Amino acid sequence: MAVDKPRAEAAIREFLLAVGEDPDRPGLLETPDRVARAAAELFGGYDEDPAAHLRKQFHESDNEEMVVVRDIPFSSMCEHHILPFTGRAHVAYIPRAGRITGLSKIARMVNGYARRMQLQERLTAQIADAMMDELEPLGALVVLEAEHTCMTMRGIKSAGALTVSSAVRGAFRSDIKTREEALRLLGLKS
Ligand SMILES: Nc1nc2c(ncn2[C@@H]2O[C@H](COP(=O)(O)OP(=O)(O)OP(=O)(O)O)[C@@H](O)[C@H]2O)c(=O)[nH]1
Ligand SMILES: [Zn+2]
Repeated sequence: MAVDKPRAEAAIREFLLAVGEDPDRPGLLETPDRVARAAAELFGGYDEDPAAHLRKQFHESDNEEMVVVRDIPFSSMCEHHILPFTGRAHVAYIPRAGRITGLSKIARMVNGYARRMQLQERLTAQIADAMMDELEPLGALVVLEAEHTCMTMRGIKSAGALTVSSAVRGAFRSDIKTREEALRLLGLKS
């Protein structure tokens, strides 16, 4: 569902009043409109099926060697505080019979799921599940490293704390050596 812009604008105006601001002062007059437009961008992931990006596939060879895309930048919004968390996603998979997708499609899929109200763990699992469902690979392994502003700017104020989450599917789960190879290629220790 697309963001209801008039409703978002009214809510932001109300929010400005709630925090003791004057929404009619010149500097804030256009803020509800700006925030509503920003929300349409930040929560644009509801308007798409991110997994669909992976449906553009190639069958170039019968290669069943591991593919690793690391350091995909993402920004998402924590559903507990509606504050950003940002970081990098690393995605590894072992294609079945050379069934591969474009590398940019993996990054597009990651960003589609990120542009929603999220939990880091859910985002991690959704990425892994999309890889498994759409490409039917021998395995998929996803690692997300992110800094949550709800933890750094407020509350506990743990500046620099990094949350690392993983989702492990198929051969990466059953075969320790395969998992270790992936973590080595991702530059992460096993
Ligand atoms: N597991 C998980 N927790 C998250 C994520 N984003 C934020 N949180 C946590 O969600 C929790 C919400 O805790 P609550 O006690 O309900 O809320 P709070 O009083 O604002 O908590 P504090 O942050 O401890 O001040 C906090 O511990 C956050 O650090 C996430 O992606 N995954
Ligand atoms: Zn939060």
